[in-house]
Amino acid sequence: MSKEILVSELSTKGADSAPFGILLVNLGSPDAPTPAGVRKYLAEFLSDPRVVSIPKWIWLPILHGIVLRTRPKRVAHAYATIWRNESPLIEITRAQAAKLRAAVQEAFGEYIPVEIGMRYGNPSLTAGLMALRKAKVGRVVVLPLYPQYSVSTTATVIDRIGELLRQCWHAPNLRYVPAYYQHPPYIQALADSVRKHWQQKGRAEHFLMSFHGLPKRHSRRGDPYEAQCFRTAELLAKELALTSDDWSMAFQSRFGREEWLQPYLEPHVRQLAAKGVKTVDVICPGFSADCLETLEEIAIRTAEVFTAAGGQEFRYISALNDDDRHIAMMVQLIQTETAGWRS
Ligand SMILES: C=CC1=C(C)c2cc3[nH]c(cc4nc(cc5[nH]c(cc1n2)c(C)c5CCC(=O)O)C(CCC(=O)O)=C4C)c(C)c3C=C
Ligand SMILES: [Fe+2]
Ligand SMILES: [Fe+2]
Repeated sequence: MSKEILVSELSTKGADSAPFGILLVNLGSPDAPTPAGVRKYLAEFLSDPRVVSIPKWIWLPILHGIVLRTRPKRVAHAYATIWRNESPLIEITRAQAAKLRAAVQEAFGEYIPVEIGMRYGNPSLTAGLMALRKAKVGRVVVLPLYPQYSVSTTATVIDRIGELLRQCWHAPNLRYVPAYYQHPPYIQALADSVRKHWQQKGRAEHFLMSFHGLPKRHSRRGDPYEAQCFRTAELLAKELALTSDDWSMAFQSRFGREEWLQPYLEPHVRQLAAKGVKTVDVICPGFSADCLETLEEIAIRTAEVFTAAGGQEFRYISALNDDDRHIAMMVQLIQTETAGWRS
């Protein structure tokens, strides 16, 4: 599906039959849990200067000469341990879209098209926008499913959509739902899922919140992600009435050699075990859908780190995925963002 088709069709056939369409966006996954599938995905993802922000003439030889020769085999193996019919991230995003379709129809009293688009890989942002074009919407509300804003996630979605529409003679009217890291329904949905977990399994000795990391350099340059993660963590701890001894937060998934946001997850978990903590409940509030980074890195690998260091139970609390409260929160964000579009 070429960019040109998207551009010309969106330009000329924007007649409104629905008031607007919704594009749910997430990061994306490889098409297959194989070294070739992962190599293709990582080549696209890691060539994005919003993700790896060192000069291209330094980075591209490292990416093609080392990273894409060594990493795909190991990462394909990790994906294979969690793969379903497709990547969990894609499967869950489809489920979120299906439930959101029903929920917005109920909330707005009419059919509103909902499509998904992944920043890297498939189904692509182009495919999502094309599907909305077919539904003949001239207005699109984009919901990047990242609770905390980061240049390497939210901003690159905006970049890419701008790039796709650059040659449009009559671009659709676009709105972007802003980061919702402190939105009360988001915090309450997280708190509810924790309470449900406690009801079913009892309460662990320690409550840990793990967020995806970022180079510290990005934070120093002004990326608000770190501050927004801390705010989410504080609000969730407050909502759960935890004292400062009951909980902690850490950053996972460090990539490359430069300094990333701290505390790093693995040493943090070893320290907890060394202090005598035997049971931990862990949640990843920065992930709106379960994915490699939660199902494999947290629930499998970090759990092994904890038990190898003397801990007994490391219990992962699922992402909000297609939970009803999560979908209701999305409807509310969309209602706020599209207020002026509805008469
Ligand atoms: C939730 C927010 C995310 C931020 C912030 C983020 C920053 C970031 N990520 C990398 C490098 C990699 N991330 C990878 C996987 C991955 N990352 C996120 C989310 C954020 N990334 C998700 C949801 C996923 C999982 C995708 C899936 O298919 O399930 C990977 C790929 C896996 C691997 O090779 O380890 C890389 C690489 C950087 C460099 C970065 C900030 C600059
Ligand atoms: Fe990542
Ligand atoms: Fe990772």
